[in-house]
Amino acid sequence: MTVTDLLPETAGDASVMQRIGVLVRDARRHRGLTQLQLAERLGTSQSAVARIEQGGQNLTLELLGRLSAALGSELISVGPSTPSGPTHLRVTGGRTLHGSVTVKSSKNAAVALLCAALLNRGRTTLRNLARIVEVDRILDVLRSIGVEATWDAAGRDLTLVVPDELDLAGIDADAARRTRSIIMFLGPLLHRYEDFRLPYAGGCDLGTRTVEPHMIALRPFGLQVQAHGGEYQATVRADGAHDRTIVLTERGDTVTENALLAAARSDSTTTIRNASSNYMVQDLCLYLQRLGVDIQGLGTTTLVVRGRPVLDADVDYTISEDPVEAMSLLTAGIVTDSEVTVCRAPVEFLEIELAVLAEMGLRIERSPDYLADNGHTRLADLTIRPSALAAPIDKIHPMPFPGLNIDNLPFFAVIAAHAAGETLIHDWVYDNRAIHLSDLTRLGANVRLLDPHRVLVTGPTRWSSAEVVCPPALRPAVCILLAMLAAKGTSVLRNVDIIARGYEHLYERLVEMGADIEVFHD
Ligand SMILES: CC(=O)N[C@H]1[C@@H](OP(=O)(O)OP(=O)(O)OC[C@H]2O[C@@H](n3ccc(=O)[nH]c3=O)[C@H](O)[C@@H]2O)O[C@H](CO)[C@@H](O)[C@@H]1O
Ligand SMILES: C=C(OP(=O)(O)O)C(=O)O
Repeated sequence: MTVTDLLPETAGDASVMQRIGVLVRDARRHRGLTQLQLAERLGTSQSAVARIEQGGQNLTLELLGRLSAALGSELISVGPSTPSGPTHLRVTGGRTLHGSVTVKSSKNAAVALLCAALLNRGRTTLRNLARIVEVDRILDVLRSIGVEATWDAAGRDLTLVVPDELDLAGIDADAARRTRSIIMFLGPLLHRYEDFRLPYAGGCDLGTRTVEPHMIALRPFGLQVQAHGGEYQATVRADGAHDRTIVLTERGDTVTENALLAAARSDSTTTIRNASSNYMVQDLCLYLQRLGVDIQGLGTTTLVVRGRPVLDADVDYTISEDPVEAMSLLTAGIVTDSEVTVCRAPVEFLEIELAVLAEMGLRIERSPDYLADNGHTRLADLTIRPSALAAPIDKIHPMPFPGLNIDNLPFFAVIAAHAAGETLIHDWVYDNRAIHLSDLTRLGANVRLLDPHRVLVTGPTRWSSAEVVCPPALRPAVCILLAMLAAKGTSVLRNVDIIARGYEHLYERLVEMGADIEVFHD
């Protein structure tokens, strides 16, 4: 059957082929594939792909199916309307995974660097940027205020050019309210305007996350903020250049980043104490250094920043790999008892996680360390093998870097359910995140919520399939998906759109490793 059979009213219309060709080209670029790479996936030639994209190739339903699978996107739908509404997954679990998977660059550094680009009068090119919804939201906001943001032909590298005047009145408030990272506009903007307004920060439902630490960090730069009518109303009364010491009351990641962003254009020395030294902060420091900002203390909890009032440099920067994505992919292998290799894992930011897993009995082979493209972060390829896991003796809890990453903690609940014995998981950080982990009980896990911050997990689990509505939080949502990979039979995970906020093509990459995941819409 050809595509024209599917669209009888347009039978014989060459423009249908052309429209599908454009769809294919856009989906290919969105996936960051060249025509040759797509051709290899399809088992055809580059010239055939070129013909398809130009609308000059007769398309069979079989070829459309293969194109959709290779591009990870549904190109056409048979039926009255194209898919809309929430996305769901049908997961047939109990299959082992195999092969290797490469970790992508981090969401959290991406959002910090997108905000940091506002400081630069020159061109900023962020290479190999993760194609995730969180990036799109910040990009929508940046574009709405006049920033020029252009993807390269392969859709991997993003170039940003900031105009002399921003159109803050035109801000895309809807996109801004869906991300917490909008708060990191405060640091760069306080050097540009004496009075400005920003929509409230949003994000996942993880309980109370106030912005007070940001106010404490930015007040020494003369910033005052009133929250009113869904907006932050900011006023800046600079009191001249003088050295400052800022003591952060919380060692938070984005608050450290905001202080760095404010300090970067200050014509004086700023000392930030109790700074986070986490991965996204390090990526931000490395970018700012390339912009000409003098930062001492990278990787420590005291950062000394000698700023420059004008930052004007053409900078290319490649963000390092995401430790949380690496942990997610390791967890997929662990709970399915698979032998898989996770390539380019940022082991520098996974040392405690790997040590805990080794204590639990996981067999891990680690390549020699090598450097990420940012020239700084230590990476390694990690091969894990099916192992009999036992619960750790002590509780598992997060700590600021170099402790176990709070965003990696939820994955330990799935791993603990897979291990023999009782594991206490203590999330002292978030009010609401551990609560979502009790959804694992739907799949047969013994997860007892002792209080909003502590869960007691007793394994091993005989995972069973179920239908679950995705929790409204990114990491717990992925945890449920990973548990479904372990559960024999077919599970359904409903409303998974939140996962795209932080993961690029997660399902497709798991499918390439042997998972059986089908995306569907109502
Ligand atoms: C875009 C980005 O980079 N997001 C990360 C960043 O968010 P972000 O920096 O926004 O994190 P928050 O400032 O909201 O802190 C998260 C929670 O931890 C608490 N807290 C934090 C530090 C501290 O020393 N004491 C303390 O109690 C806060 O009160 C809050 O409840 O850091 C979080 C905590 O690592 C991560 O989960 C997020 O993925
Ligand atoms: C909590 C997270 O991120 P954000 O700060 O973007 O909500 C996360 O990445 O798990």
